[in-house]
Parts: sequence; structure tokens; C-alpha cells
Amino acid sequence: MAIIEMKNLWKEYGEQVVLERLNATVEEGEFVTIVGASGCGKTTFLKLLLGTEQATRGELLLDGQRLPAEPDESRGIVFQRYSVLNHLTSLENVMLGGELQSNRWLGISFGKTRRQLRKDALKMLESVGLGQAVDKYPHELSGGMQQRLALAQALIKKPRILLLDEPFGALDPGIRADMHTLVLTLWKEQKLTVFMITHDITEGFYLGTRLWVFDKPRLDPQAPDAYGARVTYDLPVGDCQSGTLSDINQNVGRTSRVLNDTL
Ligand SMILES: Nc1ncnc2c1ncn2[C@@H]1O[C@H](COP(=O)(O)OP(=O)(O)OP(=O)(O)O)[C@@H](O)[C@H]1O
Repeated sequence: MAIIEMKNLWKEYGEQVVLERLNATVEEGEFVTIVGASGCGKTTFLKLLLGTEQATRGELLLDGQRLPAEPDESRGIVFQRYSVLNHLTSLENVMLGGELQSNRWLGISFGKTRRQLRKDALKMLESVGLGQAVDKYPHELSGGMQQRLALAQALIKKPRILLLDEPFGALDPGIRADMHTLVLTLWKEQKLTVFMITHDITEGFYLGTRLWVFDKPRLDPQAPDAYGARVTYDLPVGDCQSGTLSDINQNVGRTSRVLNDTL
């Protein structure tokens, strides 16, 4: 059965149509990379999957059931920046989710529960290459290390779906390459289904098993918010016709000019 199914999904903010008529099925284990013009609704789409925003029309299903209307352990997310808390060490950041779960009010656990949380967090930090940085605070970590920490924090509750919103956008190319290796390893080891936004279509083709282009097929320059974005290309990676890439760049470029001229 599909892990995620979208049936005629729409998201509107008042008069502004952000997403319209999304229809797709995603199987468990797919790695979907998402590209598209800035402002066309990619982050909004991840928020629908996370559960912090609700669709205004249509259905979004997880395992054939309505997706829960708030975030839960089945989905983890990493943003480009600010995913971790600056006043907590790496270890405390990764333990936080479990601490809050065991004691919602104090956010602290005790005894055996705490020992288990600590053990799991140390293992997770080790698996993202931060075994030597467990007592460091985020400001003492490089950009790449902070994103490793954000990944550890997102993965500690063993989500089935990992949502990545341009997680490597602010990193240097060399560090990005290391992060690509890490994310592919975690995806395979933990059998994740991944949705990842990137501005870099090459990165999208390299990492994904499937690439989606979000774009506005109907676009009125006088009223850019009148119509929403849709998935205009749904490409199995490795099966891209010659010319497709330049078509995508041309269309996304046109949408980007209209949306960002009016922003
Ligand atoms: N909570 C909100 N209330 C009203 N409008 C919103 C809200 N969140 C997003 N929008 C609008 O929805 C549109 C899509 O925003 P979104 O952040 O999803 O785009 P994006 O494709 O992720 O952009 P970028 O690539 O620049 O991050 C924008 O016009 C934005 O202003």
C-alpha cells in the first residue's frame, strides 16, 4: 500500500491559491526530491505532510488513513537553519523529544528512562558523525555539524517519513557532498521515505529516486496568486528525456520571475 496518497489536494490562504489539484501516490522507501520557483508552495507542501498546516480541499492520506492533523512520531523534519535549540548541548537536543514525552511539563526524565534516552541519543549522534561533539552547544558546531545534529534530532523518534526543507542550502559544496553521503546512508539504513526540497536540480537528480517539479501551469502575471502550483513533472530519476531539464529550467524561471517581481 502507498505510504502517502494525495487526492485533489488544495491549499489556500484566503484568496491566495498556493497549491491546487495535487494528485500523487508515494510508496514506502521512495526518495522524492522537490524543486520549483521560490514562493510557489514547496514549504507549504511539507507543512501539510508534517501536519502543522491543513489542506483546504482534498485528501492527504498516510497508510490509507487521513494524515493526523498535528505532527507526530511518524514524521521528522529538518529545515535549512534553526532546527535545533541553542541553549541545549547536542546530547540534550537529541534527548529533548523523549524527555518531553516522558514528562510533558518539566521536560526532564529520571532513572532508567533517562539512561535509555541518553543511550539512544548517544547512538544516534554517533551514527550522524557527532560522537565527539555530544557536549557542545550548536554555536560551537560548524554549519554541517549543526545539520547533522538536526538530522539526529529528527530521526531519534524513528520516523517513517523524513521531511527535508533545503537542509544543505547554506553549506559549502565539500560539506554538502558529505551530507549527501550521510543522508543516503540514513535513508537506506532506516528504510525512510524522504521528501526533500532543494533549489539545486542536480542535487535533486543525484539524491532522489523520483523528482517533482512544483510549478504554476496557469499563471496570470497580473494576479500571480489566482492559481496554485501543481506537480508539473513527476520524473523517475534516471529516466529523464533529453530536453526535459531545459524545459523545467525555462518554466520554473518564468514562474520565479512572475512570483518574485510581485513579492
Ligand atoms: N501561514 C501563511 N499565511 C499566509 N500565506 C502564507 C503562509 N505560509 C506561506 N504563505 C504564502 O504561500 C506562498 C508559498 O510559500 P512557501 O514558503 O510554501 O513557498 P516555497 O516554494 O517554499 O518558497 P521558497 O523556495 O522561497 O522557500 C507564499 O506566497 C507565502 O507568502
